Amino acid sequence: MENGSGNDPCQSSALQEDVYQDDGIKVNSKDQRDALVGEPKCVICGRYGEYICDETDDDICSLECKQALLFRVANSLLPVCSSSPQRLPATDECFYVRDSVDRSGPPSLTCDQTELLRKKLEINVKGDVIPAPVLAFSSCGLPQKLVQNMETAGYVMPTPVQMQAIPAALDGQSLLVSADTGSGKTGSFLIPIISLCAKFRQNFSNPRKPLAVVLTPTRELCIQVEDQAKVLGKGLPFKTALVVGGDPIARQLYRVQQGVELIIGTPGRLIDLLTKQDIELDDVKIFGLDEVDCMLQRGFRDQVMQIFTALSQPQLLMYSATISQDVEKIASCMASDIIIVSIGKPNRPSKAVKQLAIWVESKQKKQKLFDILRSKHFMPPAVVYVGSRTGADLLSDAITTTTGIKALSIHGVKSMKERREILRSFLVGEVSVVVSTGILGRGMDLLGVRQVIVFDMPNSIKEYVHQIGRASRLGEEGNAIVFVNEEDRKLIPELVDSLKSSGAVIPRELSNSRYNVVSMPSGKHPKKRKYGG
Ligand SMILES: Nc1ncnc2c1ncn2[C@@H]1O[C@H](COP(=O)(O)OP(=O)(O)OP(=O)(O)O)[C@@H](O)[C@H]1O
Repeated sequence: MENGSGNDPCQSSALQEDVYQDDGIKVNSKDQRDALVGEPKCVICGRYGEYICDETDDDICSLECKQALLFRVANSLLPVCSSSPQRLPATDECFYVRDSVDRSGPPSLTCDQTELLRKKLEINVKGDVIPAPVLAFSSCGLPQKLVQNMETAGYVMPTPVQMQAIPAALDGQSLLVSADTGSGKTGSFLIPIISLCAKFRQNFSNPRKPLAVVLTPTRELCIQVEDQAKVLGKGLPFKTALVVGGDPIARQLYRVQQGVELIIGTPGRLIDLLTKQDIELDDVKIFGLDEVDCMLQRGFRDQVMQIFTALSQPQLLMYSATISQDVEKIASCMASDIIIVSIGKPNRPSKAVKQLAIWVESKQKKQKLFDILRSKHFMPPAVVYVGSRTGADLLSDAITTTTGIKALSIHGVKSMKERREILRSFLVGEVSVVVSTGILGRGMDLLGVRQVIVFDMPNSIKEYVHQIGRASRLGEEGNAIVFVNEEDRKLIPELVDSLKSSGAVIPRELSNSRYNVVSMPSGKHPKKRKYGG
C-alpha cells in the first residue's frame, strides 16, 4: 500500500495494525465508505478504493482487502521451480512446475467446445465469468506434489464436478455446487483448497494462522475429509487440524496453535474455541461448507452464520448432492458473485443405485429384514438406516441374535472412540452390518459398501437420496432396499418420483392413486379435490 511507511504489512499482523491504524489507513473493508460515481473502486469488495496496492497497483479500500488481493495474486501466479528468480521454495524440494496451460490466459477450449462439453456431461452453470471445464488435472496449474499425491490416490481423470468446480475455485470464485452422491465433490473442494493454501504459504509464511475452514455436519465426516486432505496434501506446506466435539479440546487446540492451513470441524466446537478467543480466524480466505443444505438448515444455520461473520469476506465453497432454492437464495446473500454449478438433474438419487421399494407393515419389518439378510440378496457389508438411537441398538442386537450375522449400531450417543472403532471394524469386514441413524447418512465414503437397507424412511427425500447414495461410489453399481408403508405417506409422492427417475419398479401399493400425486416439482402440491366433486 503506498503510504510511505515502507513497512511490509505481511511481516507481522500486530505491527501492521499498529502502524497503519496510526496512519489513519482503514484496516477493515467494512470501515470504508461506498465509492461515489467516478471514484476508484476496491478490486476486492467494490468500496471506495482509497489506496493503491504497492505490489499490484490495484485500487483497494483497506488492509484487509490488500491481504485478500495478495492472496489472490499469489495463487494466480504460474507455479515456478527453484530455478526461478521470483520465488524460492522454502525447502530443497521443487513443489511447483510450470504447467503447459496458463489458466489466467484464454480458456483451452473454445466457447463451442465448452458448451458441447458442458452439454454432454450435463454441467449446468449460472454466474458471470465462469472458466471453461478442464479435461485433465494437468490443466489446472496445481503443485506438482499435489498431482503426484492425487495419482497415488487413484485420481487419474477429473470427474465432471471436478472438471468445472476446480478451475472456478482456483480462480478465487465462490461456488455453490450440486452433484450426485459419490461423484467426487470432496476432491473438488479439497484440491483447490490445498493448492491455494500451499501456494500462499510458499509466498507468505508468517504468522501461521489457518487459511481455510471447512465445516461438515458430523464428526465422522470431518474425520473422513481430514483423512483425505492429509493424503492429498502430503509433502506440501499444508497442515490440517480437526475441531470436533467428543474428542479432548486441548489436543485439538494445541494442533491449531502449532500452525495449520486448514481447519475441518463441526460448527459447535469451532464456536466454543472462537468464543473463548482460543482461535484466530482473521487470515481465513476460504470457507467451505460440505453438505451445505444441511449446514444452512435450522439447527446449524445460526452457528454457521456466526462463524461466517467472524471471517473477512472469504471465498465460499459450498457443496451437496441436494440443494433447494432456499439454499441458493441464502448462498447468494452470502456472496453476491456466486457461481452455481449443478451436474445432472438436481436432487435425484445416483443412477448407479438400483432401488427396490418393498411395502412392509411396521410389525413385519424386522422379519422381512432377517429374511433378506439370510437370502442370496444380502450383499455384505451393508448399512441399515433406522429412525432412532434405541431402534438402532435393538435392531443390531436382534440381527446378531436371530441371524448370527455380526451387526453393530452407530449413533450420536456413543462416544467418539466407540464410533471410530465400529466404523473401523465395519470397513475392514469384521462386522457385516451396521445399523445407523442419520449419522452415516451423508457424505460418508463407505468403500466396499454396495448395499443399503432403508428400514425406516428418513424425514425427507433428500436424506433418502443421501442414504442410498452410500451404496455407490463413482458410478459403481449398488443397490438400495427401502421399506415403505402407510406411515410414510407424506413422502410417498416424492419417493415414487425418485423410483420412476431411476426406472425402478413401483410397488402396487404405491401406485395407488391415494399416494400417486406426482410428478410435481418439489415444494409444489396439487390442488385439493373438492369432496363430492
Ligand atoms: N477423479 C477421481 N478419480 C478417482 N477417484 C476419485 C476421483 N474423485 C474422487 N474419487 C474417489 O471417489 C470416491 C467418492 O468421492 P466423494 O466421497 O468425494 O464423493 P461425494 O460426491 O462427496 O459423495 P457424497 O455426496 O456421498 O458425499 C472417493 O473414494 C474418492 O476418493
